[in-house]
Amino acid sequence: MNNKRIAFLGAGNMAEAIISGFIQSGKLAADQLIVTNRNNHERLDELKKKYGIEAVTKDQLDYTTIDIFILAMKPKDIDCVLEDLRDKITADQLLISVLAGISTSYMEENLNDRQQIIRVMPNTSSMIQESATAVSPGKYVDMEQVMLAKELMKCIGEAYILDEDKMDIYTGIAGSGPAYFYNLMEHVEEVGCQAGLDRELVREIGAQTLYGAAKMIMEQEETPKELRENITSPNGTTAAGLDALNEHGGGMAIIEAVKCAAARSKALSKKPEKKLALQR
Ligand SMILES: NC(=O)C1=CN([C@@H]2O[C@H](COP(=O)(O)OP(=O)(O)OC[C@H]3O[C@@H](n4cnc5c(N)ncnc54)[C@H](O)[C@@H]3O)[C@@H](O)[C@H]2O)C=CC1
Ligand SMILES: O=C(O)[C@@H]1CCC=N1
Repeated sequence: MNNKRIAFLGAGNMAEAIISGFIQSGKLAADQLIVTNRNNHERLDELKKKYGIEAVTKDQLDYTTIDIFILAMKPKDIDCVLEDLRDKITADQLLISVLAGISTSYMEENLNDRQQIIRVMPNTSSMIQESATAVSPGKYVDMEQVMLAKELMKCIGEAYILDEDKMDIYTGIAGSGPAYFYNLMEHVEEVGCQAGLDRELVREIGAQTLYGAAKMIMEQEETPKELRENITSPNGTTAAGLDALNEHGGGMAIIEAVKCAAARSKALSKKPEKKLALQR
């Protein structure tokens, strides 16, 4: 891993979160990383300054010097990128895609014969090395590359090898997941403020409560159900709160959120038969 040159195609939120996690891990040096975008020089300068990495536009990149490309643009931009990459890379250069919905088979069909591709789904907690990242190998990738990709993803948190047919639901749970908890916290903050608590204080209290609950799930043997029951005294405050939560569709709302995010991931997917017009 420490002799690989890694180029990010895309310099947005997700690229930055991964770069930040990589650097913090201490397992990758800044001079191994290069970030690119189409032509937003201001953003490139910002990342260069913040992380000490190389930052160039995609047309300035020397593609032949790169071992691993991390695709980090929006799914809608994938076709342009594949067309662009086809003539610039070889099949043994590894592509790691973070794009929601875009299948390895679609990318394989539209790149070199037997292109090494791995699809991953991290989340923005990569920024602090706390992502939960799925890793799904493409058809032509060898085990050594899969292990390398997993090791890379472990620099930004936990990593799990997953069959690609589970990627949509994984995206609904873990890729989008932090947003549900942030949204929950926005509401907690609001109700706390309405009751007269200081906003900064209620934010801290809410976050500590969420963090403590997550840590309990990870460190104690009890299931979430048992942990919930341990807090819930008959006729007590928690029972009153949970009753209201359920009356207002709390549990169902989370189920629907995950299902809808997964459905959106599926809808973003492109089928291999949709080969690009410029395919050689
Ligand atoms: N934001 C998130 O929480 C997560 C995002 N993802 C995936 O990560 C990808 C990026 O998402 P964000 O960073 O949020 O988007 P963003 O909009 O912040 O960043 C996209 C970047 O791609 C660049 N770009 C566009 N076309 C390009 C090209 N042809 N060559 C090089 N760079 C190009 C843009 O200039 C921009 O820097 C998406 O595909 C998304 O599905 C995956 C997991 C979590
Ligand atoms: O909202 C999105 O489409 C991306 C994918 C997972 C998280 N953010």
